[in-house]
Amino acid sequence: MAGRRVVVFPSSAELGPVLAQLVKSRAEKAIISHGRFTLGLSGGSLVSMLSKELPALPDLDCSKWVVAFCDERLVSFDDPESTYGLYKGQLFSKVNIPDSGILTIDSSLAVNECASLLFLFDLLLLGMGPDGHTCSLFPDHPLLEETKKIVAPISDSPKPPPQRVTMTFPVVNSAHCVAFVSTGGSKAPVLKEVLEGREGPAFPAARVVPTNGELFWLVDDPAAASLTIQVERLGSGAKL
Ligand SMILES: O=C1O[C@H](COP(=O)(O)O)[C@@H](O)[C@H](O)[C@H]1O
Repeated sequence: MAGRRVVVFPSSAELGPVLAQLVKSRAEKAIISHGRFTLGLSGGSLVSMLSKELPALPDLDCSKWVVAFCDERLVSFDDPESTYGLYKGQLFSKVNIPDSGILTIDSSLAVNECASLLFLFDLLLLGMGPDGHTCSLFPDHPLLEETKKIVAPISDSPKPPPQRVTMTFPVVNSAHCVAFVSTGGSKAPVLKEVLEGREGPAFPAARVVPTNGELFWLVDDPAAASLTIQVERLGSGAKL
């Protein structure tokens, strides 16, 4: 791994603009290096944060972006639980990502048939649930040991909806850059155990260790409240 950075912001209001700058800077770097930017998006609270901050950036050109989903709930795109549906309504209508650059699941397929393309991602944006899950990789689930599939079906997600598809650790840990975004006091106990270790099996989020890539944990003060490790403290004008 290229080193872990745990960066704490006073609140998610300061974190959001720095996250958007991270996305923009990694996009520019990737496009100079290999002509396109491959971005993996998570759902949950990231949707509203990115939808507010990315369109506010001046001169954001997304014409060479290819976007896929780190996990997706197997519901129709107009269901309020659909991560793609939420991004479509809140973000994709405001930025110039070509339609051909947005890779969605085919939600009419059965969960076992849902597949995706193999990507070496420039940037994956991940969330973490209060139970330590990330993508749709949940504690104690057999999918944590998946090594052959890039994207796997899950039919018994402990968090509804039960049917989802998710990237697996091999693809997550091959990314050039992974950024977790975790905000709010409900994440504080699990964040401490993920970043500082715990007795018993590591939480799924703690198993995200990119082999040759960067790892960021972008958190706000309430989420960081229990941490004792050294962290960086930044405000909204910072660059990562
Ligand atoms: O179910 C999901 O939850 C996680 C965490 O969401 P958050 O609202 O606690 O940030 C999310 O990263 C994942 O994409 C989603 O399917």
